[in-house]
Amino acid sequence: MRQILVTGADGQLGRELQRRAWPEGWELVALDRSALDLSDTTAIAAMVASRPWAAVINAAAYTAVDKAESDVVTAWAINALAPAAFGQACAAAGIPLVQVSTDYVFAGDKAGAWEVDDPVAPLGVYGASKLGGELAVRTSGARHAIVRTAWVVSAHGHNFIKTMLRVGAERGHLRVVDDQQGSPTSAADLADALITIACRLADDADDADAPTGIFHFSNAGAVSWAGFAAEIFRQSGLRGGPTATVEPITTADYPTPARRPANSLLSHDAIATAYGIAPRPWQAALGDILDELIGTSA
Ligand SMILES: NC(=O)C1=CN([C@@H]2O[C@H](COP(=O)(O)OP(=O)(O)OC[C@H]3O[C@@H](n4cnc5c(N)ncnc54)[C@H](OP(=O)(O)O)[C@@H]3O)[C@@H](O)[C@H]2O)C=CC1
Ligand SMILES: Cc1cn([C@H]2C[C@H](O)[C@@H](COP(=O)(O)OP(=O)(O)O[C@H]3O[C@@H](C)C(=O)[C@@H](O)[C@H]3O)O2)c(=O)[nH]c1=O
Ligand SMILES: [Mg+2]
Repeated sequence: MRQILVTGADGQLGRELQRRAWPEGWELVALDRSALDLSDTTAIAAMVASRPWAAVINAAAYTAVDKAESDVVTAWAINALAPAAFGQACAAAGIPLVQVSTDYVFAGDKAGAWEVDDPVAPLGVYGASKLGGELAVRTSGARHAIVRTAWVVSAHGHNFIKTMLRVGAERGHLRVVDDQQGSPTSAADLADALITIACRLADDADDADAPTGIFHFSNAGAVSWAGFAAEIFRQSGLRGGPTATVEPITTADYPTPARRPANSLLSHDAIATAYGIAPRPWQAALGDILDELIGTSA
């Protein structure tokens, strides 16, 4: 069995990586915070050196976007220094590193979808710290893929779908920003893409011809948060789940500590060309998550 080390076992992505069918011959070893605390860079180095891992997928992160604005050092420790430690250790071990990053590295001031080599300019601490992680991995000497994703949702953990269903059931009416657009991403679909990439990178260790660098993955299609909320309640209603009315508002009407990009759309060109990955529409991915949360539609 070839073993792949995965961090963030209790997170949305970490859970889906554990639930997906891995190809024959591959085994996932998923570590939660108690097994590997990412604030301990010495422990990261020791863990990477402890076994002949085939690859590392770093799925853990400090993801509290607003809290990061006032918890800067922790955000940078987890999102930048920990990836730096993984990069250094993976380079020393000669194994590939898959680092997950975010649309929030972009300022959001572009009309079309962001390409992998577009200029980065994070608006807040979370995005800046994730960019720090990208740069640390890129300069570590480890063979790597940095996979930026956006608006990650699943049946588990904290995410926008679960917040909408909970608050919608309580109040029946929500105000949601309509001037930030992006593409929701199923953690399960993201996990499948990462498995493809990690196995290719590990397989090609000898001739090193698997594509490396930065890639973007989200589900397909563009929507605002308000449009996403409306579709969540439409599909929830079809399944007998909570429904609510959604009032579209502007970002200015919904003040938050962190600024967020107005346009988070990610181009899939790089991941399609390099890995042949073509994501499905976000509405279909949402349906699978609601099937799990509520039950299948009649
Ligand atoms: N969620 C989103 O909308 C987006 C996420 N991303 C990126 O995707 C990746 C996966 O995100 P997602 O699964 O949604 O995130 P979650 O917030 O669901 O999970 C993050 C995990 O990281 C773990 N973690 C945090 N700090 C530490 C630490 N000090 N030591 C060990 N583990 C730690 C958490 O552990 P614990 O459970 O113990 O708190 C948690 O299980 C991350 O890189 C994130 O930046 C990118 C774009 C959008
Ligand atoms: C709950 C709520 C949120 N909003 C707004 C706030 C925000 O602009 C948007 C989404 O809210 P969230 O709290 O999910 O946003 P946020 O935590 O910023 O989500 C981000 O998380 C990080 C980890 C990422 O990497 C990003 O891709 C993105 O998914 O909706 C409303 O307008 N009304 C509401 O009732
Ligand atoms: Mg935990």
